[in-house]
Amino acid sequence: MHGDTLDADEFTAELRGLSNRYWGSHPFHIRLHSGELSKDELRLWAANRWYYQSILPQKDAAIIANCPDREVRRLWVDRIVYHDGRPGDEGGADRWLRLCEAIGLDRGEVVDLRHLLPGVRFAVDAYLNFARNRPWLEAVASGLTEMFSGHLMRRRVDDMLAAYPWIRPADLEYFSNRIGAVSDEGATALDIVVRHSLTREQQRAAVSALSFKCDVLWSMLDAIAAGARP
Ligand SMILES: O=C(O)c1cc(C(=O)O)c2c(n1)C(=O)C(=O)c1cc(C(=O)O)[nH]c1-2
Repeated sequence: MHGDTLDADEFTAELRGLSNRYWGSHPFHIRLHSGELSKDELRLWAANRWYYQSILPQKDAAIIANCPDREVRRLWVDRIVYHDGRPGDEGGADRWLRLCEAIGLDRGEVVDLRHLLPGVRFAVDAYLNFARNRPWLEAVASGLTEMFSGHLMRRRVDDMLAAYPWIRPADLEYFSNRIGAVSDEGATALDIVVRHSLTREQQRAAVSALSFKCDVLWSMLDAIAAGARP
């Protein structure tokens, strides 16, 4: 390390310092967790979040396409398979659609995006375009919100089961299956970002990538909150 470059602990602390900008504290998530959402609001949330879920494999494929490092590509490719699944093995995307069905949506109306709000489309497209157009290391750093999400998802499963008695544990399998995976992925991504950010400039770029991603997620919920009718 040279000049004003932070050491691994300092850099990690700077990244983790963005946790207060994470969507866990967004008012819409607070309402979701406390059981205040109507069925229509829950449906709008699930149908719009589908768009986020659906672009993740393309986002991860863009990272792989832009990354010359074989080691990183080997670590990254599992994410695509996780969401898309493979023959005989349901993926995260299908688990999300099962959640949509459990709360009263048809698969067709979710997949054809008829409920997609313009603000959510803009935010999610911005995330995908970021991964396509920025250096691969910044795109990896933008995914570090996963560091903050394990705790939130664990709470989400408990809170939703307590707050919405008509939702069964099997309906929330997307989250229960994801909790372990997301924590592992967050740790892997953090390790890659710390090891490959060798200059202060790269470290700053990683922090702003993560900040950008916090804005993406926050904007999604802003749009959903504005579009929802109690
Ligand atoms: O439920 C959540 O709060 C939450 C948050 C995030 C996140 O922080 O980006 C992801 C997920 N879930 C998730 O399920 C997921 O697969 C995922 C992938 C990514 C990413 O940026 O690559 N974030 C997230």
